[in-house]
Amino acid sequence: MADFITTSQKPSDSRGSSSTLMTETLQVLKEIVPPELQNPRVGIICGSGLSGLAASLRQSVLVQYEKLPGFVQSTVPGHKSALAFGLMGSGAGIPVVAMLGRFHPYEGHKLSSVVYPVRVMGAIGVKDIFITNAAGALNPALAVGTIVVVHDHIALPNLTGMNPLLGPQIDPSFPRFLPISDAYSRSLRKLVFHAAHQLSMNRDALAEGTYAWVSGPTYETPAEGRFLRAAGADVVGMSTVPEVLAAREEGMNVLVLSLVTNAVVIPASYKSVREEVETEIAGNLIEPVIDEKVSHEEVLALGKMKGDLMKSLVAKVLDLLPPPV
Ligand SMILES: O=P(O)(O)O[C@@H]1C[C@H](O)[C@@H](CO)O1
Ligand SMILES: Nc1nc2[nH]cnc2c(=O)[nH]1
Repeated sequence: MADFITTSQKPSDSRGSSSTLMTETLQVLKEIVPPELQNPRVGIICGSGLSGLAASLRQSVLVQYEKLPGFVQSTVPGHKSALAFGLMGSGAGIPVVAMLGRFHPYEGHKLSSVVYPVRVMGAIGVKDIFITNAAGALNPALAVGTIVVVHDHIALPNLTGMNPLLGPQIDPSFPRFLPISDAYSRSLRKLVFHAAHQLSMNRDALAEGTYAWVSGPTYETPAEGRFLRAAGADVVGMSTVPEVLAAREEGMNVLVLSLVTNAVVIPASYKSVREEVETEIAGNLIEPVIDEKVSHEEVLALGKMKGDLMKSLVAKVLDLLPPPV
């Protein structure tokens, strides 16, 4: 599934961004999207259950992924398969393009396909990318419903050979060894807290944290949850990091907002089966083990519940963006 590069792959097809493919994609966009919306300043990626973000776009034009060469289909419930171009924010608004539905490696998509829309955003001039996702809380201080402004990530797949930037460089002007110690724009993160203040958001509704990327599609075992927490992650999810890397390579400023949709089940202590049996044999009452399980339905329901808050926050951040230089 990962894009491991073999010597038989040509540089142009190893990362799915051959210049001919990109030219074809851009041609289709040019035919469908009105000229005034063709070069959006901001790109938005809508996470699970968060496609409603695009409902506030004005003069919006939808382009179905099936019409766009290089785009695959999103197969996950809660993700649509279209790009929305339009204006967002108050006043005249800012031209944005929103991905209504993203691609995840666990769907069987190659990493090059997962990040191709970000490459397209780069090609049409997107400067700032706002990436949203649904995530599970590892940090017990994060309540369900909190929006986490991501300031760092831990990506075990990246460290073990599943990195979207593996392979021949798609553009010789891009750095071969991309530094990502500052991947998450400090100024955009600050804007989110200013926006939250202007919206009179409750202080607890917004937090900062580190996102752990896992491949999915399984959710975490308790031991995996403990492991990621011990490593310093606050939330965990199955997307976002490949998009962040591609966006940084394209030179975009990156903002990531994770909506905590569930708590990752990390029991404080392991309930020993031996002790339980010994208690039963002794004829004593045993405390029932509570079987909590996360489900994608729960994730989507939370997305629906908090969608409006995420929408207002993103729109306010757009209003606060400094004028383009
Ligand atoms: O696309 P995102 O990261 O928002 O979706 C999360 C991760 C999985 O795709 C899904 C699991 O419920 O939600
Ligand atoms: N890996 C992972 N992804 C999620 N997306 C939403 N919730 C979760 C979770 O608990 N774990």
